[in-house]
Amino acid sequence: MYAEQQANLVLHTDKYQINMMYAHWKHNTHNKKAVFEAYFRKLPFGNGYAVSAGLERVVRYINSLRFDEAALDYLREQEENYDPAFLEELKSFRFTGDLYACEEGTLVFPNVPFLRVEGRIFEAQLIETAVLNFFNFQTLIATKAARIKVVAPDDILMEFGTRRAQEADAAIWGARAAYVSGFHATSNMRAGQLFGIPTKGTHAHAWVQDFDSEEEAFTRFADALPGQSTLLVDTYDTLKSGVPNAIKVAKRLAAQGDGKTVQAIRLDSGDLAYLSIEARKMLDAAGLTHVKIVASNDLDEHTILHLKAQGARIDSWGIGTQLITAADHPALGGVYKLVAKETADGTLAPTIKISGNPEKITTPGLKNVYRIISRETGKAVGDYLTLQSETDAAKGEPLTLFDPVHTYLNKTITEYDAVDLLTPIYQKGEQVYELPTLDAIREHHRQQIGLFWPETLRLLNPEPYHVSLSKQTYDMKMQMIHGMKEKLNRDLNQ
Ligand SMILES: Nc1ncnc2c1ncn2[C@@H]1O[C@H](COP(=O)(O)OP(=O)(O)OP(=O)(O)O)[C@@H](O)[C@H]1O
Ligand SMILES: O=P(O)(O)OC[C@H]1O[C@H](OP(=O)(O)OP(=O)(O)O)[C@H](O)[C@@H]1O
Ligand SMILES: O=C(O)c1cccnc1
Repeated sequence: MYAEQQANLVLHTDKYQINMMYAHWKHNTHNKKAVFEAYFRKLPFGNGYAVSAGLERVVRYINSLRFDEAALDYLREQEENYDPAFLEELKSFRFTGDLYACEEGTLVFPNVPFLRVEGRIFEAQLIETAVLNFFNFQTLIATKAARIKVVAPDDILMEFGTRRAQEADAAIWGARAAYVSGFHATSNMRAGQLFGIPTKGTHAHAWVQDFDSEEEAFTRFADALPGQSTLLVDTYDTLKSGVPNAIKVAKRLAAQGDGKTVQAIRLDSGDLAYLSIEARKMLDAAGLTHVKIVASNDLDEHTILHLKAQGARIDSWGIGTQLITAADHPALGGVYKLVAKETADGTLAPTIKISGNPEKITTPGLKNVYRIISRETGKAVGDYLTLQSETDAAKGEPLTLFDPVHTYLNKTITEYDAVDLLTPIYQKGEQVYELPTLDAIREHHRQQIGLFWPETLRLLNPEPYHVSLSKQTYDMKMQMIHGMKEKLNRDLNQ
C-alpha cells in the first residue's frame, strides 16, 4: 500500500553527498568499500533510553532508489561540473551493499550504533541524509510516546497531532512511531490506511456551534454514530451545560437497551482534574458508569502525571502538539560516521575522527554490538561493542564491562546471553529481512521494555545505562587518538 504512494526520494539528500559521489567517481575511488555507523550521542527529553524507529521507511527508500530522467535532468541543470558520464553512471545506480540495523521498537542508547552500512562509498554516502532524517524523527517521536506510556500505562492513548505536525510526512510517520511505543490509535485516517493503525475520533467544537442547542448537537451526533460517539462537552460550560446535556442523550440511548449508547465525553479546556472528577460523579449518579472520560488540550507526560496525582478520572488521552512536534526536544542528533575504509591492499582499515570535544571522537573499526542479558535476572546489564575479530561475547566467555570514560568502573560478568543488536537487513544489495507487521513491532517493543530495570525506564533522572567498549576496541581507539596526535605534531613541526 505504502510503496505506490511514495515519491521518488533519490534526491532527498544533501548536495554535498552528490558532490562527494561525483568527486569519488572523478578520481575512480567510488567503488572503494566503506563502513559507516549511525548512532546518537545524547538522549532526548532527559529520558533513560530511546525507542528505535524508522527502519521500515529506510527499507522502502533503499528499495526505490533510482535516478530517473527527472532526477538526472535536475542534476545536469544544477551543477555544470557534473560530467555527463557521471550522470550516465547514476542511471544504473542501485544499493548493492550490506546494511544492519536494530529492529524497530528496540531500546537504544547513546553511542551504540543502531545501524551499520558496509558498501561502496558511492552508495553509502548517498543514503546518509535520508537514513538520518527517517531515524532521527521517528525515533524521537517513538521515545516521546514511550514517556507518555510510562505515566498512563493502562489508559487509552490517542495520537491527535496531525494539524500541528511539521507537515504531512511527520504526521503519518509520527503516528506510526507513537503506535510502536504503545499508543492505541491515531486520528489520522491516512496513517490508519497506510499502516493499519486503529483510528479514533470524537468531534470538534464546530459541530456543537452549528446547532441552536448543545443537546440537539449531541443527539444528532450520537444518532449518527450509534455506540461510537464521544461528545465534546466544553463548548459553553462543561459542568452546567455540556455534561448534563451529554447525560440526557446518553440516558436516552441507554434506555433503548441495544447497547449502542454514548461511549465517552471529551474535556478539552479548563482544570482537567477537577472537571473530570466532577463529571465522573455526575455520570455515575446518572447510572452511566460505562461512559468514559477523554481529555485533550496540550497534554504531555508531565501534565498527565500531575493530573493523575490530582486524582483526575480520565480514561483516555488525546495527545497532539507536544507529542508530534517533540516540543521539549525537537530533534534527535543521530549521526552517521565513517568507521572503516578500504586500503590499497583491499582490506578494511579502521578510521577515526578526532574532535576538540572528547564526546565527538568516533569509535573506529568494524564492530559488533551486543546487548548483554544476565541469565540470573533476565535483565540487560549493558551494551558491549567489540571488534568483529573478537569472539568472547558470542562464545559466552567472561566479559569485563567498563565505563569508557571512567575505566576504573568495571565489572566482570559470566552468566549471560549476548544478543546481537544489529540484524542483517541487506546483503549485497538484496533485502534479507522481512519487514515485521506493525503489531509485531509493537509487541517487540513491549518485550524490550521488560528487559530493563525501572531505574532505566523512569521519567525523571534515570540511571544511565552501561555502554562498554571491549578492551581491544578501547585500546585501538586510544592508540589511534595518540597516533593521530603525534602525526599532527610531526606535520606541524615540518
Ligand atoms: N489540573 C491541572 N493540572 C495541571 N495542568 C492542567 C490541569 N488542567 C489542565 N491543565 C493543562 O494546563 C494547560 C492549560 O492551558 P490553557 O490555559 O490554554 O487551557 P484552557 O484553560 O483550557 O484554555 P483554552 O480554552 O484556551 O484551551 C493545558 O496544557 C492543560 O492540559
Ligand atoms: O492540544 P493538542 O494536544 O495539540 O491536541 C489536539 C487539539 O486539537 C484540537 O483543538 P483545536 O482547537 O484545533 O480544534 P477544536 O475546535 O476541535 O477544539 C483538539 O480539541 C485538541 O485540543
Ligand atoms: O478526534 C478528536 O477529538 C481530535 C482529533 C484531532 C485533533 N483534535 C481532536
